[in-house]
Amino acid sequence: MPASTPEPRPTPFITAEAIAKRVAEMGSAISKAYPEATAENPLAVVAVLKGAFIFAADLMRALTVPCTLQFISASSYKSGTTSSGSVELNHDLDVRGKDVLIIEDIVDTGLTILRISEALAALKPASIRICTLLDKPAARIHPARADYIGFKVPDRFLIGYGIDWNERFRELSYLAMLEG
Ligand SMILES: O=P(O)(O)OC[C@H]1O[C@H](OP(=O)(O)OP(=O)(O)O)[C@H](O)[C@@H]1O
Ligand SMILES: Nc1nc2[nH]cnc2c(=O)[nH]1
Repeated sequence: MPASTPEPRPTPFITAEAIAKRVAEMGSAISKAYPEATAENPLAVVAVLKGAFIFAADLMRALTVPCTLQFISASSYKSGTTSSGSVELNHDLDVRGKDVLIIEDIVDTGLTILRISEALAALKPASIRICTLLDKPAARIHPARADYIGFKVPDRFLIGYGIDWNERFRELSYLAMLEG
């Protein structure tokens, strides 16, 4: 039987407590930015699957304005740690005329959020803002910038808190770097 690739070890990087504190700050800042959101005209949150599922769940509970939740699935990192260079999108969004907040886990090369922004813009929302937990500016290849950023991070492959390596490590409550 061929030897399987050894699983890399996670090295803790950002604690669960630091994430929770930052998410609370972001929820407060975002809520202040949408004073016009009402029960009749709620903020349309669009969370990016799969990586943002835990961040979106926590951030939504830190919002104090009326909001709805929809999902878009985006995949470009099939396996390993480099972008495939193309993004598969899957969604059935209802955002026409709505204020949209995209919740992403990480902006790395920028390709995923660029493609999502283009797809959403075509659906004619009233506005689009982007919120990302992690921003890796040193890795940027495509023109993409977020309106709300949790942490600026170095050009290292990060995992945990919803973010995977080969579908592993999403369950970690903290963020880690991959070692080995
Ligand atoms: O800025 P980029 O270089 O495009 O990378 C960012 C994207 O990569 C990851 O998604 P992935 O394709 O791994 O899918 P997943 O969220 O389902 O794991 C991550 O969740 C972001 O959506
Ligand atoms: N797990 C993981 N996925 C990514 N997709 C884009 N950048 C990253 C990263 O640093 N870690």
